[in-house]
Amino acid sequence: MKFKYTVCFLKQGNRILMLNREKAPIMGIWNGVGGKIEGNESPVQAALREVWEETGIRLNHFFSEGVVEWTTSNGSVDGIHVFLAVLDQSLDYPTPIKTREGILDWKKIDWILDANNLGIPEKVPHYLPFLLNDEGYHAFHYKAGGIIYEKSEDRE
Ligand SMILES: Nc1nc2c([nH]c(=O)n2[C@H]2C[C@H](O)[C@@H](COP(=O)(O)OP(=O)(O)OP(=O)(O)O)O2)c(=O)[nH]1
Repeated sequence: MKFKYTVCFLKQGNRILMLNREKAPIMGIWNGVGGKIEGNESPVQAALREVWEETGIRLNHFFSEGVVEWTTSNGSVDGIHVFLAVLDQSLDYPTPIKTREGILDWKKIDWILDANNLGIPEKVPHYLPFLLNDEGYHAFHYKAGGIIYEKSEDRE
């Protein structure tokens, strides 16, 4: 199934480039960069474009990707396309940077995944470890209570 939004995590060593969001949805929260898929774009094309627009970083592929689905309160299924890229250590990208979308800054992976961190989207600590550990495509279904199951489902 194809959903409307992408989220991209750019990793360099033990840190990830995160965006403290200026706008709704999830205003004020630290998330990966991303946005709406436009026109006929594939999720990957949209993700590469959003990374370029929001960070100025040109990527040509992702290390891992996936889809995170959940059932909404009215019973329909919604979801987002998620991506992880590994940046070369030689890339020098000083932060913080204030942009129209919010504040970009490097955050330690341990900080992002800390169980006491209220500043990141609730699903991130559940799916990000899979993207970090395993190359390729992943599919997740998020259930209330906070568990994401990895499904053995092929990309459409
Ligand atoms: N709509 C929505 N977006 C979500 C959820 N969880 C989550 O990480 N996101 C991410 C996906 C996108 O990276 C971002 C929302 O997109 P956005 O506000 O940056 O993009 P937009 O296309 O509406 O705005 P723009 O890029 O055209 O300025 O939040 C969610 O539950 N709903």
